Amino acid sequence: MTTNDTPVHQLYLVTDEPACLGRDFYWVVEEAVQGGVTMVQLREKHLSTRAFIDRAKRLKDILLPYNVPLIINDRVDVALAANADGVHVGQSDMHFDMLNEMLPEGKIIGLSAESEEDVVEAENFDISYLAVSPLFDTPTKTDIKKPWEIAGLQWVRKNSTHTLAAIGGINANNIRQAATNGAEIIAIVSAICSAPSPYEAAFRLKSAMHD
Ligand SMILES: Cc1ncc(COP(=O)(O)OP(=O)(O)O)c(N)n1
Ligand SMILES: Cc1ncsc1CCOP(=O)(O)O
Ligand SMILES: [Mg+2]
Repeated sequence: MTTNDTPVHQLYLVTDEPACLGRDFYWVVEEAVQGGVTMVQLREKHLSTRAFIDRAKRLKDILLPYNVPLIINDRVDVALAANADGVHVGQSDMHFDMLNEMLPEGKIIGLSAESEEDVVEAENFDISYLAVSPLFDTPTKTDIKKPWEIAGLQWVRKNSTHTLAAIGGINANNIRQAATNGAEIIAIVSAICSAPSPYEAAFRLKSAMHD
């Protein structure tokens, strides 16, 4: 909280190499961090395990001087091997209880909620954040249930005690709406990775989020 009790929102970059449009992956992430990204998730669906670990370690080295945590999507083994700061899991990934047993104390655990039942169940889990997923329809991820939309985010805010992240279809035009309706963390892929300048995009998104 700031001194006037305005919540400080986190800008969370979720990576997607194809969305970087052929530009150097590490350059895109570092530009975004310099522009204002405060958390990074490495989301790799097609890399071999070894390449995933190598990428996680290199990213961890880049993020360390900025004090920006690295979260690994789906894979606790990769997170442990790279000494990442946490893991994000969805409803078809490793169950929270097992993940919690495998991760050392103090690591970040993020969980996606795709339905009201997921939100209610997540009250039993000591997670770092609950992701309202997806907030809006998005071409970046198509294996989804129904988007929550703003009314759904408001419902989750009323029914969850967790810190909330919102992800899916968020850009500079709607980020403020997500931030003022209950999401403390705003997670973004394409509006940063595919922007002509990831630095400018992150900077504008951060400003728009706090306006
Ligand atoms: C911050 C954040 N929220 C939601 C997701 C989606 O996770 P999941 O449902 O497991 O889908 P995949 O990302 O694994 O395709 C996320 N990755 N990050
Ligand atoms: C990984 C993920 N999980 C839910 S929606 C999504 C993709 C979000 O991508 P974008 O920010 O480009 O809409
Ligand atoms: Mg997953």
